[in-house]
Amino acid sequence: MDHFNYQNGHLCAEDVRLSRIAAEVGTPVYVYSTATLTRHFGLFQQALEWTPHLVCYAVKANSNLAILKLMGDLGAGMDVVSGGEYARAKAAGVPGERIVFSGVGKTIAEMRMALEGGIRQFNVESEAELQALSQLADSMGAVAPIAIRVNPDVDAKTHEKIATGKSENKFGIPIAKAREVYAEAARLPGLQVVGVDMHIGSQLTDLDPYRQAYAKMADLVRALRGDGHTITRLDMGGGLGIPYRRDNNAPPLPIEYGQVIRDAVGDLGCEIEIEPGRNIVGNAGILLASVIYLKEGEGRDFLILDAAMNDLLRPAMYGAHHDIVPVNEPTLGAEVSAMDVVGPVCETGDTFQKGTQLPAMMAGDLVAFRSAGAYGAAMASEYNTRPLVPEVLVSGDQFAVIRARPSIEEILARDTIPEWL
Ligand SMILES: Cc1ncc(COP(=O)(O)O)c(C=O)c1O
Ligand SMILES: N[C@@H](CCCC[NH3+])C(=O)O
Repeated sequence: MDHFNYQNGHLCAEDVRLSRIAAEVGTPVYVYSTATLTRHFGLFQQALEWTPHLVCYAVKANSNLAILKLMGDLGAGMDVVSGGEYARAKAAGVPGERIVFSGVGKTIAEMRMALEGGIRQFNVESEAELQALSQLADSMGAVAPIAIRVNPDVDAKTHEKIATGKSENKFGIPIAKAREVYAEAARLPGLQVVGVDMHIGSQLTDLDPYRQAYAKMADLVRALRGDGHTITRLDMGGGLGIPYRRDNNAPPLPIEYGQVIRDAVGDLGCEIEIEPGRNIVGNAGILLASVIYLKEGEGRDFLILDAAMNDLLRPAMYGAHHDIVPVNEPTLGAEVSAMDVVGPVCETGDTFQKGTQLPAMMAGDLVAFRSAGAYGAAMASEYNTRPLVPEVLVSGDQFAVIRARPSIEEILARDTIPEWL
């Protein structure tokens, strides 16, 4: 359930008409619902009610400071993967003790930043990183709390570009090597082993891969304890999928996912961390766009929008589907026709959908891309020197611009022409 519904023929975000936001902020623009974000975070809290836990929102899914502040105020921790994301989490008021640092390529500067600013744990992904972190922490007279990300070699049954838990993926250390690497970690100065971490992929629509991975994790925890390690925390990763099509079978719910965790590791007495991103913010956001032109092609019609692949990359990058709906509610029985929905960018890949059934549209009409809150604005760029798409947060009948659209002058001012040119 989300909070983007038609009211009296107008598509609204909570109680704000999207047409009002378009008129005041312009399009394209991302619009998020506070109520949906709050509700989704609550579902994960509820799913882990049975255990001490921390829901660490995956900042990469949507890293706007206002969203992070909202999450942090609700009690969320944060999963960050760069110094930039770490700085965002801190700027949003989230204390270091609630921030976990993931990622295969943390630099010394990034690790230093986290050690200085406070960190709950580093999820270490290689032996080389283990050595580097140990050396750094030791030289700072600090102790870095760590979990090691273990790659369980499980097929997450998702898009190949976002599956992370197979042995051929770059993530984590092979589970067969885990005991050896934990032994090494225990010998190194500057580190304190606190837990085990896994993340097997994104947009998982089946709980079985989780079951398989977490069963391996439980066995590993028992073996590590047998080896003398103190394991008090388990980071189960993120990845629970969302429905991208309204007519589709919905993926499992957070509560069912929580039960899978409980069944697998509930008896180990560990504090549980999870890192959901998409499931919290995906269906809490839409991308609002305007029709620029209608164009008759050979055997097909094109609906040309002012949103493009640089604003919402997922269709071009993963062949992903986002429902596209008119902001003016079509009248019952209105005639529809097939259109290819495209953006203005100079690439054929700048196609959002082919043969979409839409009612008659005119230049200036508004459409909304549903389920666009996650990996939408976060992956946007200024390709074709199109200003970075702005973001708006709605709460009840009020809304605020949480990232303004840069002016062309601001964009140009970021470049410098060397004096010798
Ligand atoms: C380490 C880590 N944690 C959490 C996430 C969040 O994933 P999702 O947005 O699918 O929940 C990701 C991205 O897949 C990730 O790489
Ligand atoms: N960017 C991807 C998800 C990547 C998850 C990264 N951990 C998507 O839009 O589906």
